[in-house]
Amino acid sequence: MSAPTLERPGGDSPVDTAALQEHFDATIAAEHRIEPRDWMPEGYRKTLIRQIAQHAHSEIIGMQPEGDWLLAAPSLRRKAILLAKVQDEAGHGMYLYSAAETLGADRADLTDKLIERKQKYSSIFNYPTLTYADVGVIGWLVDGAAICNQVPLCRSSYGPYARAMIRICKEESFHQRQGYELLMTMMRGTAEQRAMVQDAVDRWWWPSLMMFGPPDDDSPNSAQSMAWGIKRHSNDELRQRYVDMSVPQAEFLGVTLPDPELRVDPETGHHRFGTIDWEEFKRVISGQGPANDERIARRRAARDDNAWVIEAATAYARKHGGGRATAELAPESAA
Ligand SMILES: CC(C)(COP(=O)(O)OP(=O)(O)OC[C@H]1O[C@@H](n2cnc3c(N)ncnc32)[C@H](O)[C@@H]1OP(=O)(O)O)[C@@H](O)C(=O)NCCC(=O)NCCSC(=O)Cc1ccccc1
Repeated sequence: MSAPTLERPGGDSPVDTAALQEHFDATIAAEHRIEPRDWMPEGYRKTLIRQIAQHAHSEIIGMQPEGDWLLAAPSLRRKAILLAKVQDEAGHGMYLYSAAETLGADRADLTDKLIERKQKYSSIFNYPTLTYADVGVIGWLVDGAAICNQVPLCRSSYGPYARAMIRICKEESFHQRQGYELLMTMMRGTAEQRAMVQDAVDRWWWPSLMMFGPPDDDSPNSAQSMAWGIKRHSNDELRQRYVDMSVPQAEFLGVTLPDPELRVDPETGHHRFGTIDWEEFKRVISGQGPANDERIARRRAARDDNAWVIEAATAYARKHGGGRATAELAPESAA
């Protein structure tokens, strides 16, 4: 629900920043939404642009690991499913860039910052996809983690971001199910197929836990983002929820999660798990993961190779009465 708008002071009237801040604080406290027209503190705007841009970049870069398998899908059915999923990811990226634009960000500028490595994207997409089982495990574990992280963001305090999340989560749910269904099929197959699934789980489990971000005592942005209602839960809370959710799914599937310390804590009922390799996480987010260079190089090539489409569309729009030509007219090709 949106709060009643406090008119921005117009003309020469002095800006009463204290009153604007008070109204903003009251809106957040009442769990109402902040909308693009509303006054907001500069830190709130910057934090949102940072998080939404990283999220958008993750969706766009996230097309690559699975996109690699589009031409090698084992059947027409699998290919159609994968194609739909990768296209959804492009759509999520576009949707999120639009949300960032409502805060005054420029889409082309955000893309440039990604390519110049001035903005991050999720660590998870810097790992290679070695077999088709990886497609299933990305759906199950990576989309599963994305859902766990993003469902609470449907209640984020910034209206356009929260609304984008509702649609995105519905599609992520399909992504997760198609992955789990693919893995169930493989687990009913040959011993070699089962071994492929287990190998993929072994490689993706720990990186998927890293998707939730650093531990709470080493998460510089969490406290302020939670106070502003941008984030609704801490990184560790969501990671715990994810582990608790995934363990029974792994058992049903018949795979072993690669953590000898994983066990239920009888007092809390939650699963305790082993120590995450935070050094690996830091290496990956600083650009030294297994596939960082490849991911950025492909994104750079897609931007440069498609520049003519944007130029042509902009020229056409100008000629035909000022319609707006934007980057979504150019395919954000993963290839
Ligand atoms: C939880 C967190 C990711 C991080 O919390 P914050 O409060 O923002 O930060 P915090 O202080 O805890 O961290 C300190 C620094 O570390 C950075 N960092 C942390 N974690 C990571 C990481 N894992 N990877 C890289 N960097 C990370 C963080 O940005 C910050 O850096 P900065 O200060 O900017 O230099 C939050 O931004 C969020 O919920 N985002 C929205 C969800 C979202 O973006 N989802 C993306 C996946 S979408 C998907 O998977 C769909 C899909 C599926 C399959 C195929 C294709 C697509």
